[in-house]
Amino acid sequence: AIWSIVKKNSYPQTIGIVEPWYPLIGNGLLFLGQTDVKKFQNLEKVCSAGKEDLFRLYLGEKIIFYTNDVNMAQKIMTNPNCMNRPYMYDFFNLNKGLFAAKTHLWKGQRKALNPAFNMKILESFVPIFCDATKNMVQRLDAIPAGETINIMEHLLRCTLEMLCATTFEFDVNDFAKIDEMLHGMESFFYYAAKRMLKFQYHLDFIYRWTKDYREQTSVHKFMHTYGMQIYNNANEKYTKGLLTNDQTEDGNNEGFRKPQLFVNQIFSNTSRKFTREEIIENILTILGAGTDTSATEVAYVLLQLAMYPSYQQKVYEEIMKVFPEAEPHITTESLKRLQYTEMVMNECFRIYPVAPNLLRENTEDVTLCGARIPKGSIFGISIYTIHRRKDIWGPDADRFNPERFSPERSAGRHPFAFLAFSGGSRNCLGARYAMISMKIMLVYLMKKYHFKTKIREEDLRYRFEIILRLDGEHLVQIEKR
Ligand code: HEM
Repeated sequence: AIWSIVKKNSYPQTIGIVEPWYPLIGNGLLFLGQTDVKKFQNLEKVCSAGKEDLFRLYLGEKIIFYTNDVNMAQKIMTNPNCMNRPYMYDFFNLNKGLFAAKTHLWKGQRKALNPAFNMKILESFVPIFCDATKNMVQRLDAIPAGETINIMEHLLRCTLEMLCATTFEFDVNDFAKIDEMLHGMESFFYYAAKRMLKFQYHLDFIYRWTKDYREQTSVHKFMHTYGMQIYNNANEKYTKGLLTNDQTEDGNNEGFRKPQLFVNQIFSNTSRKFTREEIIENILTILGAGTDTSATEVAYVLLQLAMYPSYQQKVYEEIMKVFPEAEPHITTESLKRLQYTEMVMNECFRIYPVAPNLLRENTEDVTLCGARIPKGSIFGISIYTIHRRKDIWGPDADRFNPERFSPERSAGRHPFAFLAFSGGSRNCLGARYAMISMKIMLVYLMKKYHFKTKIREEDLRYRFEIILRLDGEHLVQIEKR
């Protein structure tokens, strides 16, 4: 207890401390024994109340240097010495994959994988995105008009289908274990988040005795076995020289003749040789980082449009103007013309950032707010709070208003005020992939259906997780247009 107090007083006043604080448990009372909704609310409350640019949140003895300030966020997220993942990211069990990898591994992997989703490659994915969306629409068509459905279930299956097809040419519709796989995707973030806030579970020898450990291990085993099968298939093709990717573009230099599958790109990468484990963990990382996130964001957009019919009408009209045909001819270029739809999407990502909190670790000492912060410290960036700051977004920051993202109002905004896809060189690798695939989902869904909901914005509550999880379901009614 004395050591706790000494440690607490070893930082200057410029780095405030979250209250109530107690020796040994720190700010643990904000989370221990609380429901997931209360955990989210408590964290959000302390983050919005943080008056200093940087303040300390104590999980037991562990300090997280939190910020809700855009300049501080920029300083941390662009500092090459703050690119590491803290030990809590080991809870994902995928630390040889890009998302959770420590800096020494991450640097080379990221450099090699940055071109994996360039614009030409994304263009080659458009037909896959369209097919997966059409399959979803077919399933929705079978639902009686006016029936209340959880749209998230349908979107998750659709994004999984997209990710599987573009990552390793796999049609999930042929897969008997699709439910296990969907469960695997949702579990990716669930168990890691649960363990993060139960700091007694940070110790492996305690966690190993828990039910969560057994469940997480079983899901991980299932996914890992699956990742191994994908690896073996690709490896066989690779060794026989049968990889299906075009390594060259077609004669007109207009793009690739075939979709450039992620697994094949890793195998044939010339700038870095990936080990077997790295390939498997990156396949699972891309699936994990891409499915639930994109599905959740589209679910929020649809819910929001269902709550605000006038915005839904404007999005519909724009989509019909750009794609009047019954079977839209979609390209990455034509999607750029959906400017109002993009404003609506961005405004939804602002209010509902799928990653409400990010963590980073410094690999060298850094000086911030006049204090030397030793290497190995943890930084937290509260994106949820930054996105709702009244001094940046105006007094109505809590309200939905897509006009905030009009070109005029966006001009001159701080580059770290909007962090839906994070910032700096460790930002989201799949941001453009996500935007294109999500827009395609909206095109087909809006053209075909009118969305309604009984949910009101003021009733929305969130659960503490790595991703912004609605407490309850994204319940909507769909009516054919
Ligand atoms: C709406 C959809 C998405 C959102 C909002 C989103 C958001 C994010 C955020 C905020 C991060 C940074 C995490 C951090 O700094 O700690 C991230 C990382 C990442 N995302 Fe996304 N993401 C989305 C979709 C995707 C998709 C579709 C893919 C893949 C196709 C993807 C792949 C990744 C990867 C690999 C990383 C780790 C990057 C690294 O550590 O270098 N994401 N994403």
